Amino acid sequence: MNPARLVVLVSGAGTNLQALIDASAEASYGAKVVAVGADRDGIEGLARAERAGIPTFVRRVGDFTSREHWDLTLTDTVAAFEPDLVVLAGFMKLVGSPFLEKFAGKVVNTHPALCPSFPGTTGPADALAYGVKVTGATLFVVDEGVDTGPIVAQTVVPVHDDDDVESLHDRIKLAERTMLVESVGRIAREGIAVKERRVIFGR
Ligand SMILES: Nc1nc2c(c(=O)[nH]1)N[C@@H](CN(C=O)c1ccc(C(=O)N[C@@H](CCC(=O)O)C(=O)O)cc1)CN2
Ligand SMILES: NCC(=O)N[C@@H]1O[C@H](COP(=O)([O-])[O-])[C@@H](O)[C@H]1O
Repeated sequence: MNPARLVVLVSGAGTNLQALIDASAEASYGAKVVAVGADRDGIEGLARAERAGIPTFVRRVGDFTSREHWDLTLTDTVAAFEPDLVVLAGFMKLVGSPFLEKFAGKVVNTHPALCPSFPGTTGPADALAYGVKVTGATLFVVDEGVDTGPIVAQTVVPVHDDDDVESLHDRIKLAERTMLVESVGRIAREGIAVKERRVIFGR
């Protein structure tokens, strides 16, 4: 069976992307990264893709006359790579209705907190400020809300007394990478179904 085609969208360092690229070197993983897109230039995530020989593209909101036009263009650009799954891996833009309609049920996002707690762009900082003793990462099927989609997988890490945002996010990212690679591989090999809010592996 052909490997599932992954398009990965990034905005930053791309360590999660790198984990997916590394995993897909094994044919048994069942998925390969066919393109990497970003909402900004000059990021390490794009450089990682280029070093791996993976096609890249950048679509910056500021270059478009409206957010909807950006969303439509992003949708068309991703669609041209015929993805089986779109992975938002540190992608710091909300995707809109055209994108979600085109790739219905085929877009997942990894978030550095235990959803439904601490949605948005500052999950580790918000968890630290709240004083929780455990936090983690969540992989979910993206919907129209912000970090509200049906949950595929979660991983838990402790919060240490001497943590700052960076040390906590670093610990989350280690666990997050493992969760992401395992879960994306399973989605590629087994598929997923969403029943009400519950995500079940298998077609
Ligand atoms: N429709 C959805 N799109 C995305 C989701 C989602 O749940 N539904 N998850 C995000 C990732 N995310 C955090 O998990 C997130 C990213 C960005 C924003 C946001 O408000 N972004 C601003 C711009 C901020 C910037 O450019 O730095 C924006 O989109 O205008 C909130 C949450 C991936 N997309
Ligand atoms: N709201 C989205 C968000 O906070 N995403 C987070 O950004 C980091 C990206 O790291 P990476 O670029 O090294 O993969 C990851 O921890 C991801 O969960």
